[in-house]
Amino acid sequence: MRIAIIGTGYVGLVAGTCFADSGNDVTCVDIDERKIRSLNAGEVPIYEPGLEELIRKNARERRLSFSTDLAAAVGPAQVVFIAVGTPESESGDADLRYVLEAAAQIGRALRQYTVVVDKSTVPVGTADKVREAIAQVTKVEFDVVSNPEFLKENAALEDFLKPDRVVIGTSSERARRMMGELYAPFVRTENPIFYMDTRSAEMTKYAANAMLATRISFMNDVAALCEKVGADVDFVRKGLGADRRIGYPFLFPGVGYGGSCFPKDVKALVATGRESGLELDLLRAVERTNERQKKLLVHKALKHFGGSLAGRTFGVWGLAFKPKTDDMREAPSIEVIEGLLGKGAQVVAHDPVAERSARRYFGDRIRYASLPYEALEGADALFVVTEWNEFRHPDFERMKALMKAPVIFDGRNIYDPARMRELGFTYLGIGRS
Ligand SMILES: NC(=O)C1=CN([C@@H]2O[C@H](COP(=O)(O)OP(=O)(O)OC[C@H]3O[C@@H](n4cnc5c(N)ncnc54)[C@H](O)[C@@H]3O)[C@@H](O)[C@H]2O)C=CC1
Ligand SMILES: O=C(O)[C@H]1O[C@H](OP(=O)(O)OP(=O)(O)OC[C@H]2O[C@@H](n3ccc(=O)[nH]c3=O)[C@H](O)[C@@H]2O)[C@H](O)[C@@H](O)[C@@H]1O
Repeated sequence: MRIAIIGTGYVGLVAGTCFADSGNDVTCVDIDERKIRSLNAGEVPIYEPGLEELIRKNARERRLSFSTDLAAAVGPAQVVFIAVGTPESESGDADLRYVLEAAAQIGRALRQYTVVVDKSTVPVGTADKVREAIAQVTKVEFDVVSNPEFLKENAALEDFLKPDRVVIGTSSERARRMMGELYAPFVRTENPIFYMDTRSAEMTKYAANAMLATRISFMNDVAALCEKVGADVDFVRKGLGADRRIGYPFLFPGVGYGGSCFPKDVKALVATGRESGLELDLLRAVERTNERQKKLLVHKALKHFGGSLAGRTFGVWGLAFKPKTDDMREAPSIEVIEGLLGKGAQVVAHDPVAERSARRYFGDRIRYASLPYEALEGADALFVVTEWNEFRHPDFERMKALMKAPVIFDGRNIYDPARMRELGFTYLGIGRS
């Protein structure tokens, strides 16, 4: 099939590459000329394991190209995906500006029957707005489909190529057939494509993210209580997850959830509720817990250092919002580092890949260490903020020798408290005493 993808960010680039890899002819479009120029030069603007190789392979075999010319890409396409950003607006709901602009541009470029697919995360009812925006500017026949995306950054290819499920919202039999054909190479189990109406598809996406965020905040609340009553949340997590009705995924307490989606999508769902006259109290509490959690490490540090951090130097391991990505959007490290700087401390941070993105947030207000141990020289304490694998088994003796004091604030519970104490560290994790 001939496909155009509008918006070449995390989702558009991954979807476009995976569709090309299953034999389709794909053009990824973006308004950001620099991004398209660098993709055409073989450089991938984001860090996502395995993506660069797959892009190169499909570009070399001429199934995948990149362009700023939306009309030229949309004209001959049978399926056009909208994968532009839907950031948070000032009132907390999703800003649909980019989606509706893209829809109008697509409408003007249509040449024959086309399936226009909304892949961006959008509030219930947006498919109708997209349909209107297109219908206003064209007489060509088209259908609008809602096809939310569930991939996770750092496992994006795996998630896209082997999805737990594909959700397709449409009332058109013709569009349903084409979408089924397009996704057939990625679905191997019995029922992984769920066909439904557009509103239910749009809602499914928000409900999924809100449920996952709820699990995390729930565990962060359990962790806070564990600390108060002298339990260890890591034992509790294991005991909970073994119940098949609960399951293990997304039960890790930590420094709060970040990233480009959970924070904005929980807010957007609360806003949708409010617009419909419904206060979603549970989700508001999920957000409140997350805000508290992002501040937790700095509170622990203040308590440990007797109320003042002024003049102290801290090492930070991990800047990205999660491991194996360079994405800093809503990363908990921002709140932790701003909190430390705000209290007059100095910060030396190391992240295996996110330094360049982090510079956009912190500039020269912190120092960047190119190796983990460099962040520890003369440090009053280490903050573990992102659980990169390379931080799991460091040389603890070397760390002690480098640090001014052997103190670790472990925001991801990657170390064993008893062993850390044996090794002579003061260890402060999340939800364990
Ligand atoms: N990042 C993720 O892991 C996931 C994101 N989503 C959703 O997918 C959507 C896209 O997210 P990301 O890929 O992270 O966004 P992104 O910000 O990385 O990329 C969006 C791209 O769209 C481009 N764009 C905006 N207007 C355009 C137009 N009119 N024509 C062409 N290009 C245009 C921007 O220049 C940008 O490069 C959002 O709604 C997000 O909530 C869904 C699942 C996973
Ligand atoms: O809509 C989206 O954009 C995507 O949002 C999340 O994916 P992502 O944000 O890439 O990353 P996650 O692995 O979900 O992690 C999000 C945040 O939660 C935190 N987290 C995750 C799991 C956990 O147990 N505990 C925890 O604190 C992570 O550290 C991270 O800060 C969802 O997992 C995807 O299914 C969804 O498609």
